[in-house]
Amino acid sequence: MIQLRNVSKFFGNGKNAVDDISFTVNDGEIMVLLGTSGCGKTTTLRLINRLLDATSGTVEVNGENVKNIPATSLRKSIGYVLQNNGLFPHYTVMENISTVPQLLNWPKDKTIARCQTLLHKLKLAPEQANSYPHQLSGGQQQRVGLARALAADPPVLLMDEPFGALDPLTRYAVRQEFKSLDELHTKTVVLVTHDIEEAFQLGDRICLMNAGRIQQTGRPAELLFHPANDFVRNFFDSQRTQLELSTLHISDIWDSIPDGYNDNGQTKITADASCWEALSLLSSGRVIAGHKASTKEITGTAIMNGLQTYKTR
Ligand SMILES: Nc1ncnc2c1ncn2[C@@H]1O[C@H](COP(=O)(O)OP(=O)(O)OP(=O)(O)O)[C@@H](O)[C@H]1O
Repeated sequence: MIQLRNVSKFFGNGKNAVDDISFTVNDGEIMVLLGTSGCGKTTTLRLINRLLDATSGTVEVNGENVKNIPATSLRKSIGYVLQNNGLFPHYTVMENISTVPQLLNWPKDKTIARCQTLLHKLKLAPEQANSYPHQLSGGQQQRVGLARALAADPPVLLMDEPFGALDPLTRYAVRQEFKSLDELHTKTVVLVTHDIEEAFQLGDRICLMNAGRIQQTGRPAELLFHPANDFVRNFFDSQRTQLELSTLHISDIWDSIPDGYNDNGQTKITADASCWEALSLLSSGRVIAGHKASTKEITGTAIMNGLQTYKTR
C-alpha cells in the first residue's frame, strides 16, 4: 500500500510543483496519475521512491514513512519502469532482467528461472535472452523493461509513461498484455500517463491532476459521470462518447433495453461486455445478450438510449 498525506514539493521556482496532495493506493490496485504536461505527475512518482524528497507531508510505503527507509533498500523493493525503457545497452536481455535479483544476491539458478518465466509471460522468445536491446523492436524493449521491473517480484511498481514511446497498435497490445499479468493482482501500482485512453484501459482508479493539485480521484466511471468540477468535466470532452461507451457495461443499461429477441444466427455476448464492444460487434451482424435470466437484442439505438437514461439518473 502507498499513502501520500498532504504532500508538497517546492523546487524554489515560484510555486509548488506538487501542492498538498493526498491519496492511497491499495494492494492489488493500479492508480493512474493523469494530467497535462507539467502538472506534477512525474514529481509525485519520484517522491514515492525518494528520487525526490517531499518539502512537506508524508509518503508511506507499506505503512512505513519512506524517509525512514534507506533509499537503496527502498528502491530494491520498488520496480520502476520508464518511458524510454532505461535498459543498459551493453547488457543482454537476460543481464538486464537479472539486475535487481543480482543486487539481492539471488542464487544463479533462481535468477535464470525467474528470467525465463518473465520472458514467457511477456511473450518474448527464449532465444531473445541473449540479444542486446538494440537488436529488439521498441515493443520488445518495453517488455524487457517491464520484465526487469518485475524480476525480484517487488510489492510496488512505479511506471512513468511506460508505453508512451510505442506506436498506437503496439502500445495497445503491450498494455493488454501488461493488464493480464497475474503478478499484478498482488502489487501496488502507480502509473503516470497523459493518455486518457490508457488511463481508462489500465486504471482501477484515476487521480486527475492540474497545476500540482489533485482535481479528483476515483474510478473511471466516477470521473466521467460524476465530475468533481469543470476541469474534470472538460478534460474528457474530446473523447467523451467513446469513453462513456467503453466504461459502461451492457448490464449498466440493461433495464433500458427493450425486451425481446429473435433467435436467428446472431452473436451472443454476456452483459459484462462494454457498450463499445457491443457496438463494434453490431457492424458484423445482430447481437443478443443474456443477463438476469433473460435475453435481449442489443441494437445501436438501445445502447444510445440506455446511455442517455444512465446519464440522467
Ligand atoms: N528538478 C526540477 N527542478 C525544478 N523544477 C522542476 C524539476 N522537476 C520538475 N520541475 C517542475 O515541476 C513541474 C512539474 O513537473 P513534472 O515533471 O512532475 O510534470 P509532469 O506532469 O510529469 O509533466 P510531463 O507529462 O511533461 O512529464 C513542472 O513545472 C516542472 O518544470
